[in-house]
Amino acid sequence: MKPIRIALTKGRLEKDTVALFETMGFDCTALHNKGRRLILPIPDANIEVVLAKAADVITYIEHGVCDVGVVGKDTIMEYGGSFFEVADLGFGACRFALAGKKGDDFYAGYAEKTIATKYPNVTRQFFEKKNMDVNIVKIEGSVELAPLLGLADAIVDIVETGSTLRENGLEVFEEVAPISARVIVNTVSMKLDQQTIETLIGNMERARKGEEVR
Ligand SMILES: Nc1ncnc2c1ncn2[C@@H]1O[C@H](COP(=O)(O)OP(=O)(O)OP(=O)(O)O)[C@@H](O)[C@H]1O
Ligand SMILES: O=P(O)(O)OC[C@H]1O[C@H](OP(=O)(O)OP(=O)(O)O)[C@H](O)[C@@H]1O
Repeated sequence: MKPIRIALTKGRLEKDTVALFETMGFDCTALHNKGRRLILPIPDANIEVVLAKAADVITYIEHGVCDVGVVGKDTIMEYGGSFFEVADLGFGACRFALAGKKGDDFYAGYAEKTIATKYPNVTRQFFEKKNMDVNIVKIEGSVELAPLLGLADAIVDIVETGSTLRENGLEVFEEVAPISARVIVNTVSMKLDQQTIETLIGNMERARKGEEVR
């Protein structure tokens, strides 16, 4: 039987996902000793784990070259796509927030505001719901710099502990959306390998809750 391919977001979500697999009794030796290898087997479970950047996880699932993906809700909200979102794993918890310089009244005045973000689609949708026209500037990292340098009135970014905002004299103006790691599944794989995939996801959810896996 061909292995089930799981695309796993490398970086922050990787450790928690591997820990979850170990709770499920999977042998994650290859994932611990990966070196520069990008496709790693979990032999006893007939699974291959593909390590990829967050947005690429969605691309691989949409194109059907991977069956199951673990990706943040932030990436799903920004890139969208055609796949099933089947489970919330709870870890990788953080949130999208609108933030800016401490004490600023963001909604004061009528001038169009400039918002810096790594997530232009999330930002556009957030302000569209408010019927507010904003100028969005795409930034690739350390988005918090933009209001400090005078490039933007505010940012839409991920806030986890709040330290980055606090240590740079910024504060949350408004919550945008909660974020956590989600399991996504290719629509064709879900039909062809329904039983295997449903068992796998059921076991991931049970392991997450500390229940016995089947
Ligand atoms: N403090 C945080 N900052 C960013 N992402 C976080 C944070 N806490 C949890 N996450 C979750 O972890 C996922 C992966 O984050 P990671 O930092 O590994 O990648 P990234 O910052 O999106 O990409 P890269 O650093 O490769 O450009 C995010 O998509 C999000 O769902
Ligand atoms: O609330 P905190 O716990 O401080 O976490 C939030 C910070 O973490 C993320 O940045 P990351 O470390 O991914 O770096 P980047 O800005 O270069 O993407 C995010 O973009 C914030 O800057």
